[in-house]
Amino acid sequence: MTMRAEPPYTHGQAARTGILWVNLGTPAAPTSSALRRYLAQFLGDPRVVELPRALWWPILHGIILNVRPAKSAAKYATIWTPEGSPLKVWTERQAKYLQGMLGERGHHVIVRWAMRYGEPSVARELDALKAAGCTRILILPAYPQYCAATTASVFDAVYAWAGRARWVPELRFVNHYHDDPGYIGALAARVRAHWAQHGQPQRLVMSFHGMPAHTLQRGDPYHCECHKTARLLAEALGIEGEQYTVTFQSRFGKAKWLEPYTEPTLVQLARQGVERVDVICPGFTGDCIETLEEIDQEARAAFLGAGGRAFHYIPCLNDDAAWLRALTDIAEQHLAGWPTRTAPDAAAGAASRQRALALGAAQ
Ligand SMILES: C=CC1=C(C)c2cc3[nH]c(cc4nc(cc5[nH]c(cc1n2)c(C)c5CCC(=O)O)C(CCC(=O)O)=C4C)c(C)c3C=C
Ligand SMILES: [Fe+2]
Ligand SMILES: [Fe+2]
Repeated sequence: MTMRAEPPYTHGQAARTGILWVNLGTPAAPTSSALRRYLAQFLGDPRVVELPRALWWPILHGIILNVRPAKSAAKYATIWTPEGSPLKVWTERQAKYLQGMLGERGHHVIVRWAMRYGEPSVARELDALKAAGCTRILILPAYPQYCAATTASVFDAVYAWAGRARWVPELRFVNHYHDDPGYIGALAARVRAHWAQHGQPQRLVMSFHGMPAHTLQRGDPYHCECHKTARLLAEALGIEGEQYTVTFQSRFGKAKWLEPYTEPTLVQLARQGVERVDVICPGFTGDCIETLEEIDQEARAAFLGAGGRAFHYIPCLNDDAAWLRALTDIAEQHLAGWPTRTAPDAAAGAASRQRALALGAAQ
């Protein structure tokens, strides 16, 4: 193994704590070439597509990366904002709020954000935290439900970075927060606020990102965690039975994925005479292509096309105040034991560094 030369922590430097808020990643632009780069990295991750490389590589590079980028780029173009991709906009904004709210609570921490695929990369942002003097880093994925394809893949990127580092900081990893009372409460408050304005639907559809069905049989807790989130949200809303349905969206390829699938379920509901549905995507902490395009555009059209009368999409948590408080609480719980309320003392650090250097010179 070759380790990079890197600026070491300096003796006596004030120890700092960092938080890395990590999301999936998004293309740099809504163009075929940007999509090809993004999808090649994303779909080339063995955590995401668990097929032997010899089998998957010819399909990915020979077919998918020739066909999908143009189609996907056209979809991204419909949701792109002047500030860029919504996923990037929300991820960055959430990190800024987290920094501010931890500061208000008296914590001296540095919060940065990264993307598992594309930029800013996990390695680049960990380098930046280290360069800022962070000797302790909390890895906080933007996924409430643990999944090997997402959460573990973020951890892989951190391990790969640490494997090349000489002086590795103390690391902590947040696994999941699918049943966190603050997260559930923020979701429930969002739904209740929508209902206060528009009345209650016949059915609340809670749509989570899908995964290949075999990952459940192989022990991935993702499916169970989605159902637990849904149950807790339903309890918080006081709904039960046929008042809500859990579905899985974004199926990729022909294999069986977690069921029931979101869009066919909505079509079936419309055909059964359900006139109004509300759809919420509790697994996504920020709106992105999967919610704004796939749900709010495609699924809406499918439901209305099948005879449904009203389709309400309830936006993701994004910069919701209750959610940002919950996220700050989650970070705070995981920082416990790290002395973040002690201001890094630059003067003491400099004095101690001088002493260490003087000692070194004397020997
Ligand atoms: C085999 C393919 C895929 C698996 C497995 C998968 C799991 C998975 N993904 C998310 C969250 C997001 N996925 C997003 C986009 C997206 N996902 C896939 C494929 C798989 N996802 C693709 C090809 C795409 C890109 C869009 C497209 O071409 O259709 C996003 C949004 C990104 C954005 O730029 O807005 C998120 C977020 C989870 C949580 C998950 C497993 C639990
Ligand atoms: Fe995905
Ligand atoms: Fe999708």
